[in-house]
Amino acid sequence: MFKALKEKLSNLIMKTNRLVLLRHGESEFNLRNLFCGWHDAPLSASGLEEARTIAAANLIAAKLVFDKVYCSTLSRSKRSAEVILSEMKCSFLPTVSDWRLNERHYGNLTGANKRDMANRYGEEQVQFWRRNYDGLPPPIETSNKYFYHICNNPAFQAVPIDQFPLTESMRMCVDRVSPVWSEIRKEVLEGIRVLIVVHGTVTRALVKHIEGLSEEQIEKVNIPNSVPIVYEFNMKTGELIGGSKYLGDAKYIEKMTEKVAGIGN
Ligand SMILES: O=C(O)[C@H](O)COP(=O)(O)O
Repeated sequence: MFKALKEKLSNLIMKTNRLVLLRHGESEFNLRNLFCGWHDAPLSASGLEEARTIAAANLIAAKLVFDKVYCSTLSRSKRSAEVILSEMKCSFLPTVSDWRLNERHYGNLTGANKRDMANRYGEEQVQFWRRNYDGLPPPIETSNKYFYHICNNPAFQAVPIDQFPLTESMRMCVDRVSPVWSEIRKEVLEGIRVLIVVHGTVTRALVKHIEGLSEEQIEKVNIPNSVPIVYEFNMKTGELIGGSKYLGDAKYIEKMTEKVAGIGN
C-alpha cells in the first residue's frame, strides 16, 4: 500500500528533460535541387537567414535553453549551429562535431540534379533511392566531380578508413547514427539539455530511434530545414512522453515538408 502510494507520488513529481532536433538551414545544394550527401555545400543566403529567423526565433519564443550542442563535421550543420547559438546569446556552449552525424552519403548521385535524375531514370527510381529503407544509390566514382573534394576534405579526418562510405542507404545511416544516439540519450536522461543540429536523413534516422518507428513509417517522414522538433523524456524510465512537437507556423511547416518530400523542379 505504502509502496504503491510512493510510486504514485514519484510519478506525480516525474522528472523530465527535453531534447531538440533541427535540420540545418537551406544549403546551396538544397537551393539548386542537387543531391548533396557528403559534399560540403555551404548554407545559402536564405539558409543563414532562416537559421536566425525560424530556428533560433522559435527556440527563443519557446524559452528553450541548452547545455550542449551536437552537430556533424559538415559546414552547413556547424554554421547553422553557430548562427543559432549566437542569436540565442549562448555561443559559449560546448559543441561536439561528430562525423557519425554527417549526412547520408548519396554515392554517385552527389551533385546531380534531382529533377534531371527523375527525367533520366524515372520518378519511381529516384524516390526509391531517396526514401526506400534499403535504397542504395550507385557508389561514387572517381569521375564524379565531387569525388576528390570529399576524399580530401579535412572535415572527415576522424573517419576510420574502413568506415569511409562510397554510398549509403537509409538503413546504413540509421546504423551509423545508432551509437552516437545512445551516447546522447544517456546524457539527456542525466538531465543535460541537448540541441542537435544535423541533416535531413540523419534527423530522420534519429526520429526513427527516438520514436521507435518501423522501416515503412520512416520512409514517409520528411524533415523541413530549420524547424525545431522537441521531444520530452521521463528521466527515470527513459520513456518518451507524448510525441514530437514541431515549433513554428503549422502552414509553413506543412508547405516546407511537402517541398522536401517532392523531387522539385
Ligand atoms: O543530401 C541531400 O541531398 C539532402 O540533404 C537530403 O536530400 P533528400 O531529401 O533528397 O534525401
